[in-house]
Amino acid sequence: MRQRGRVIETTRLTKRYGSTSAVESLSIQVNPGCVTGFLGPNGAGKSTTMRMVLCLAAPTSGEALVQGRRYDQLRFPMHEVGALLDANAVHGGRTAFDHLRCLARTNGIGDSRVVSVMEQVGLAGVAKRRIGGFSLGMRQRLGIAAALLGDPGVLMFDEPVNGLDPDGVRWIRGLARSLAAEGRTVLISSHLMSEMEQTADRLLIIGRGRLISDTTVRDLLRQFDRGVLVRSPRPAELAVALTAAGATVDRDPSGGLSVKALTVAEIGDTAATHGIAVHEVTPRTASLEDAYMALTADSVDYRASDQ
Ligand SMILES: Nc1ncnc2c1ncn2[C@@H]1O[C@H](COP(=O)(O)OP(=O)(O)OP(=O)(O)O)[C@@H](O)[C@H]1O
Repeated sequence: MRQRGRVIETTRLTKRYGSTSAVESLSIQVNPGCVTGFLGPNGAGKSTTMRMVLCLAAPTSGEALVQGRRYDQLRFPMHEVGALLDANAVHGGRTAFDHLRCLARTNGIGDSRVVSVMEQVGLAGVAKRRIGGFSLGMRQRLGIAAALLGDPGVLMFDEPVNGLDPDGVRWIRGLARSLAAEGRTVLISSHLMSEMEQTADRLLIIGRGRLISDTTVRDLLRQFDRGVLVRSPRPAELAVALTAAGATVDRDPSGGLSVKALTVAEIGDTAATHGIAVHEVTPRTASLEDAYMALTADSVDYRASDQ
């Protein structure tokens, strides 16, 4: 484990652009050794938060620290924090290799490291090609290579899967998880839960610049678990039996019983033991996507009219 404790920490971080509140009193902590997903609808404030962590935007109030210091106070920033913000913010006329070599030289990093990160991100074969001809997916890989150059303990990727094909998405997932397994701090933003559910261990969900939920994938599923729907001609007796077996039982609005804390098999066995007929047993585990949509429903600025 490289570091311990709160590696990225924001305290009542606020950024206003005129009357727009991009980030509002946001207090978050991002810890090492796991992938933290930074989730929120378009315009939620994810990029602005990351930009403030990197001192690319000044907070209106509050603060953002990396390992207890502001980014612009770090002695060797590239060796401490690697970030991919905007994959298109590169000089199109340069080759991939030259682009990375320029960055590396400003930080005293040798060419062999450039070669090694190009291999790591799968761009070794196009090292001598001009970036201007790169697809968005290739630019994302190049941006990640730049972030990895200094072998930093903290990595922040803003929407890294944009433009990547399924193979690329899987690659990012594996990379993020292996970086976290090495004890690094990995923060990845996305507006899609589907991208995060197999990548992130922890989820920071924001909407309209505010923290909506600081949770884990497992806790979010538990929070939105609607239980198993059970129908029986003798619901009251079944409810008593299931409760005695350890379940939490509620009346479901659809008329059946909503049963939590027992598996489908345990529910069936309990009913059989008590000789109570059961007409339906339907597990209704919420998807993470459903949970995310429910949490952010009030924070979505842009939504098609048919939704
Ligand atoms: N430089 C700026 N000037 C004015 N408004 C800005 C500026 N940067 C961001 N905003 C506004 O701040 C809000 C948050 O934007 P931000 O880009 O941080 O959101 P985001 O969560 O990263 O969104 P997305 O998923 O679409 O990238 C938006 O309403 C955006 O229009």
